[in-house]
Amino acid sequence: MTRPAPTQSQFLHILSRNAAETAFLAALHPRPTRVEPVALDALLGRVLARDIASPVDAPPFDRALVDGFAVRAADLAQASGAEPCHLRLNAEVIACGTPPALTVGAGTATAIATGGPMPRGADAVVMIEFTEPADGGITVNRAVAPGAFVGFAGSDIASGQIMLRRGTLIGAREVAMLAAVGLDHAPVWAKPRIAILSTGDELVAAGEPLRPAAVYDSNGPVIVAALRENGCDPVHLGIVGDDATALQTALAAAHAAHDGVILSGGTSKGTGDVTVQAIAGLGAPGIVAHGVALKPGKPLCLAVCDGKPVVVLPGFPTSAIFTFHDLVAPALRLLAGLPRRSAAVVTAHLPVHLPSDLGRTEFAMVALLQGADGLVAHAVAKGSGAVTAFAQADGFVTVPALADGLSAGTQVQVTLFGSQVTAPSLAIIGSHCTGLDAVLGRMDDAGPLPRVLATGSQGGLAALRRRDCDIAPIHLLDADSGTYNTPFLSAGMRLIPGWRRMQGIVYRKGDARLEGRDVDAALATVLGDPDALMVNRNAGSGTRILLDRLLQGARAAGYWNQPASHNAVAAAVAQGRADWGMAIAPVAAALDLAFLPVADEHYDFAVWQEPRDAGALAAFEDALAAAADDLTALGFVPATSKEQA
Ligand SMILES: Nc1nc2c(c(=O)[nH]1)N[C@H]1C(S)=C(S)[C@@H](COP(=O)(O)OP(=O)(O)OC[C@H]3O[C@@H](n4cnc5c(N)ncnc54)[C@H](O)[C@@H]3O)O[C@H]1N2
Ligand code: MOO
Repeated sequence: MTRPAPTQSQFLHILSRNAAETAFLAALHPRPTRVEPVALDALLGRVLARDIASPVDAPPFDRALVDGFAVRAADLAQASGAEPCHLRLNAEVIACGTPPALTVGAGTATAIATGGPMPRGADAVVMIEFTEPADGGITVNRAVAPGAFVGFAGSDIASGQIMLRRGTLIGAREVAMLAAVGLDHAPVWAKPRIAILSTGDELVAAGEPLRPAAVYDSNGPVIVAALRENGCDPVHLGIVGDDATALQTALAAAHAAHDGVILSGGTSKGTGDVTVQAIAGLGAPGIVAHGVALKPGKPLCLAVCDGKPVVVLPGFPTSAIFTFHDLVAPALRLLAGLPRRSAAVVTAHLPVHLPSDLGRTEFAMVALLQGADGLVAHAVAKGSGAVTAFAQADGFVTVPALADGLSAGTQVQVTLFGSQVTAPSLAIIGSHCTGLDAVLGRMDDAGPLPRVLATGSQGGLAALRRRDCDIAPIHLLDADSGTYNTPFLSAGMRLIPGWRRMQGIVYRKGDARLEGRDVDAALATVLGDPDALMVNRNAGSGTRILLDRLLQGARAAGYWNQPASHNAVAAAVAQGRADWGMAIAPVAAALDLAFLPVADEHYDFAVWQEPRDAGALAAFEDALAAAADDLTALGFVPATSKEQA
């Protein structure tokens, strides 16, 4: 495999977001070019490439708009309830689809159905309700105006009239209009065919087994879907390794056969970053921006080669999708002939300080919850490498390049990902546990809409105190009293008992240093062996408090490795990055680790005694009770109120 030497020559010129966009659009001149006829059934979401004139009148003939009688209005000028007029009936009944045969002469009427073609001579329709049968004819007890209840030919759309304009996005209503004038096809802009390539030796396609040190390719599928959302026809070409020759070949072929190419990964400064070099030689003007003062998204690379966009999105999933939506999708929409996407914006306030890097326009993803004084925007800060932040957020806050953060309480504008806010009716903020998923799984689909934000126990309690949430799941050990959770409640709060989770020392099965010993003996052994590496937990977590009590001040090897979840501890031990740590039993079991029980951790739910929505809270408590067996099956011990008391 050929790898170029590491280079420091990349993105020396970081452009501002706007300068990068301007340069890209100036080089690309994005506008749609190819027109294709598309059948009515497949037109939804397409964009008209030409004005559409109606080939016929709609309706095609003058027709009755009510059931009744076609008449000459002048005959009924004097008609009233006191002095009804008598009309003779012509010998035909005009149903829908029946061309009339007889003329309506003076003093006569013809029975007609709604939608029936108006007969010659008649200029109005009188509703059947205002008539009575009489002497082989009818009496009419009110006057009608000329033209009453007649839909004239072409009154909806006249033949030759432009009924849909070029650039119209076709929805169901436009389909109805085309069908009403008999058009079974319409000329629309051909969708730009955009090739997608994911680069990186570490990537594995979804559905395949994961190799050690590999990750699943999420950028490829998300860009495919996002392209489709933006009027393009994505062609997913899969994964290419970090091999310069292979990448060059794949990129050249993709560029030649499609209207544009989107790659992801390999645009930053690593030794494997060969993507950018591969763009050289694809055609002028080439790269117009590499390095944009955006967070996430700094390494974005925008190029135009031979009139086609070639974009390298950053490898980190959040960065990739954000830069796609911010700088790439708008250009592609112009290429597809689509209108600009108008984003809905709402005002919310920040519950806590929102940190930000000075010098880069920063997009902070937020989840919206209903707080005591309006919407609250909680940052969903997971870093650019996260895939889930996007799905958990409702929108984003833009922090200007010249701000180094926004303080708690600041009113911010949130640009929504969707068209409206769906603020949940049951907000749960705090520590996350798989048992909580089991409880929420038992909630009635027709009941309150729950939303969980995992901030840890302390963050949850703080949110509950601010009344930004309804429930705070917590597991906090009070080191002095040795009790869980209760000592941390504020006045006016109560605890809904949740469950207990056995915490213990986890290690790989068969590790002779720990196997067959009790907790004290196992600890003594690992503390005496500098090669026995531990994995610790983050400060402030209940598990860390427990570990520090056990270690009694000892600094075991590995002490400063401090991830923030049980899963990360178990993964470190299972993968051999550490030899022991502390986690809950279900997580240890999932990775087939040995487990030395240490203590029962209490996972409970802090709530206000006077909740803002008692019904929603009751629904949660019902679900909690209903989930008892599910919790037991997961390895938790559901608490009963009696045990807790
Ligand atoms: N010394 C520096 N290092 C980095 C810088 C920098 O300025 N100096 N920039 C950082 C920033 S910001 C970002 S964003 C990332 C982006 O790097 P690349 O675009 O070169 O991406 P890779 O190195 O190939 O991968 C980064 C990361 O993303 C994962 N990845 C890649 N492709 C996919 C995919 N299709 N699906 C899911 N995940 C993917 C990859 O495994 C890596 O974990 O660089 C920083 N570094
Ligand atoms: O700029 Mo990178 O895209 O923040 O992670």
